[in-house]
Amino acid sequence: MKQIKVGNLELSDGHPKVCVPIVGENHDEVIEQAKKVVEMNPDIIEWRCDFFDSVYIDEVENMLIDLREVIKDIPLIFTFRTDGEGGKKFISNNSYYDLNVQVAKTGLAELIDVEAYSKDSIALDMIEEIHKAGAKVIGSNHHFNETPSREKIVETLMTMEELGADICKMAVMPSCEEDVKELVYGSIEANEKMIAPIVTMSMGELGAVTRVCGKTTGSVITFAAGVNTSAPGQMTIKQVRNILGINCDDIKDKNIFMIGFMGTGKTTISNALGYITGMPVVDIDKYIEEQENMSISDIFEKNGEEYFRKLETKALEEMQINAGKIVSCGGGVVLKDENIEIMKEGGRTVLLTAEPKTIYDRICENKDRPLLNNHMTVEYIEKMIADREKRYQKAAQVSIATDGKSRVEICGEILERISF
Ligand SMILES: O=C1C[C@@](O)(C(=O)O)C[C@@H](O)[C@@H]1O
Ligand SMILES: [Mg+2]
Repeated sequence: MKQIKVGNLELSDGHPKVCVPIVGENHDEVIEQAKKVVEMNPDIIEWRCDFFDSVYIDEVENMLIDLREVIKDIPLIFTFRTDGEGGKKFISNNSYYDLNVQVAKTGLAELIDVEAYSKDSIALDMIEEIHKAGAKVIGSNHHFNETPSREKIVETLMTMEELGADICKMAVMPSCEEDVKELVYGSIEANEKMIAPIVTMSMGELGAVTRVCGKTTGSVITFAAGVNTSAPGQMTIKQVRNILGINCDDIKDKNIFMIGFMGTGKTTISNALGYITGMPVVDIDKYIEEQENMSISDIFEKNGEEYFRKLETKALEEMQINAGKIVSCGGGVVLKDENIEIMKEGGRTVLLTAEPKTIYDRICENKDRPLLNNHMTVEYIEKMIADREKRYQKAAQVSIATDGKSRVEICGEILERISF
């Protein structure tokens, strides 16, 4: 990855930088927000000019002069997000071009955000003019309604680089966990193929983990909320820095076994932890399904629970080869002492818990839960948890209640408590 310097800030040094947006609608609001944002001590500030009440270059320039006085030497991104990409205002192509080039010429913004991702656009010329004026370009592309395929993500980022963007950014909206994965793996692939640094994020609460996994994906900037958010899923600068500040290197020597009753979030949290730490993730149920070439439901039906439990123990043992994985376990893994021993000896065990009602809400839609299909009530879940409670406690080295917490919060708690 190419080293890029903006102002005094070295990007792409392995530590994602935190950028906070200013979204004031008039001069006073912009200044007021800028003062508060400076106190948050961000690495970079973005001024979202599409929120501002004027697009005339004189007024924009005057705003920039006053803004610069407040933010001093903190690097600034100038962004006019067009309505077609989730921004606040329509702007003609010509005005968009002029505005970005004129702002670059003022020398008041180190970085100009340019929606540049297709070769026949005016982008090529605009980027050249901005460079001539001495500013750097963030190529950017936003999908507020969908997540394009991994291939498309890689292709788009690479096109930006070809157009001459210094940093290539893409924000997408997930509708399921697979979408988040597409963004994460698309980013990793793009980062391997490109020289220009990338900035990527999957928006909304579902994608929030992608705002703190830059060490894995290579994303060099993460956007955190300022006085207001500028996109869904942004966390506070404190939340983002807390997670980014955790040194994950010390926990990569052993497996992390994620245990807990079904519906406590083992799969989701395991994936999220994998994105943050870069550790590979294995879902024991899926692993067994692949080995047996049969679904868990079918294994239960054809061979019974006892047979399945044996497969589970064997799978746990196999996890010890090349340890350093996050292993998401089936809900019943704690039923055998042998399993508990394998997990505790060879790794760290993390128990996720949730109130029966929370679990009910999370899994009531799901039909592939063999033990619950005919007993889908809160009371039944409560009883099952009570039956297994002692087993879980016996296996758990760390126990985390997940009710009412975001995925990122849960991951943060785990990472803080797991270094033992
Ligand atoms: O492009 C981006 C990223 C963003 O959309 C986000 O999701 O954090 C926020 C915008 O302000 C910024 O211009
Ligand atoms: Mg699961």
